[in-house]
Order: sequence, then structure tokens, then C-alpha cells
Amino acid sequence: TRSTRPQRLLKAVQKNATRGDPQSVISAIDHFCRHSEWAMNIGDEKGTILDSVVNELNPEKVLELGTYCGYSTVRIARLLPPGARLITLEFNGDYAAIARQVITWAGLEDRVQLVEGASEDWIPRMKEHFGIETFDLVFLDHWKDRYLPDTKLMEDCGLLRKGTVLLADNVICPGVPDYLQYVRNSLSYKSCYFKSHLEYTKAEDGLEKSVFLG
Ligand SMILES: O=C(NCCc1nnc(-c2ccc3[nH]cnc3c2)[nH]1)c1cc(-c2ccc(F)cc2)cc(O)c1O
Ligand SMILES: [Mg+2]
Repeated sequence: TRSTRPQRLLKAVQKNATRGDPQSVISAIDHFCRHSEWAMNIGDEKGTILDSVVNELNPEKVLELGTYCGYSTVRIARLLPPGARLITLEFNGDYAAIARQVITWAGLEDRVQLVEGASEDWIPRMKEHFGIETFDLVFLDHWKDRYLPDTKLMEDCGLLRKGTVLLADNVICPGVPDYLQYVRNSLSYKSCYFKSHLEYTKAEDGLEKSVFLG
């Protein structure tokens, strides 16, 4: 049967990127998505904004919601010091299988823990299962109707501390209006918008950076 787009994306990585070289994996995926098939990775333009937030924060503990093929996982993990940890949640088993291979190709498997399952099931288990008290950075890039309920769940589970940064993709396209309204109007967050474009297109999109004030 016909291969899937994530499978074709992985083939492009294995063909065009160098094992152990995260930048070549990022470039191979961006080239594939620009010249062969669009895919819902954060992409290079918004990815540069993600890089600057990670570099500014120097986080030890990062949570990513929505792995997909592992593009943003590689972007974040390549900037982390070896002792730091990135936990990434993926709901779809097929995406997870591809992402594991992309992350390993980049040579970053020792900093990344990919967990398969629903965010609402795993967020309450971060403490007892991973020994994580609070996160320094959370990157939200999963189902858009999950951003707000999962943010409230992370608050209730005590996973956010004064200064934790939430960085949300796609706040314009596909859009997360309920989440935006919440973080922009809540006294518990200091929020700002980074205008950009939907990956590999001219459509507007952007990232919302929200600092939890405790
Ligand atoms: O749907 C998206 N991303 C979500 C994938 C995912 N990968 N994993 C999950 C997960 C992970 C744990 C979960 N726990 C519970 N639900 C879960 C869902 N969700 C998405 C869509 C677009 C897009 C824009 C314009 C279009 F015309 C079509 C599409 C662009 C983007 O940048 C996206 O990120
Ligand atoms: Mg996205």
C-alpha cells in the first residue's frame, strides 16, 4: 500500500541528512516540506523564534505537547545542555514511530523521552512517572482544542512555577481563540505575540509566549 507522508519525510531525512547532525535533519525536513510535500512542522521561520526562546531560557526540563514527526523536538533538544530533558507527548502511534527514528537520526535520543498517549492522561502522571516537579518550558503544538484544557490541567497539577514559559504554535492558523483569550486576560500570565507565517506558506500565523506568574 502507498506510504504515508511521515514515512516519506523520514526517508528524506535518512537520504539527505547526516546521522548525528541535528541541523542537517532540520534542513532536510524543511527542504522536503518546501519542495516535495507540505507537512505540519513548525518550520524554519517560526522555528527561529522557537530557538530564540529556548536559548534565552536555557531550560533544564521541557515538555512538548504534539511530537508529530519530531521536527520541533530536534530543534529544541539540539539547544539543550546534555543534562537537560525534553519529554514529548504524541497521541498517534504512527507519528510516534516516525518521530523516534528522526530523533535518533539526529543523535538526540539521550535528551528526549517520547511518550505515546493522550496529554490529559499523561500530564497528571509527570511527577510520579518521570519525577518532574515543574517544567521550565512547555511547547504546545498538539490538537488545538487541547491547548486550553491542558494548560488548566498543568496549573491544577502544579507543573507550572513562577517563570515557567508556555510557547504555543498556531495561535492564528489553525487558531486557538479560547486559549489566546485565556492567557491574554488571566492575571496569572504575562503574554506576548510573535507574528510570523504558517510553515512553508505566506499565510499569517504566530507564536504566543506566556510567562506563568504563579
Ligand atoms: O494539527 C496540528 N498539529 C497537531 C498534530 C498533533 N500531533 N500530535 C498531536 C497530539 C498529541 C498529544 C495529544 N493528546 C491528546 N491529543 C493529542 C494530540 N497532535 C497542526 C495543524 C496545522 C495546519 C495548518 C493549516 C492547515 F490547513 C492544516 C493544518 C499546522 C500546525 O502547525 C499544526 O501543529
Ligand atoms: Mg504547529
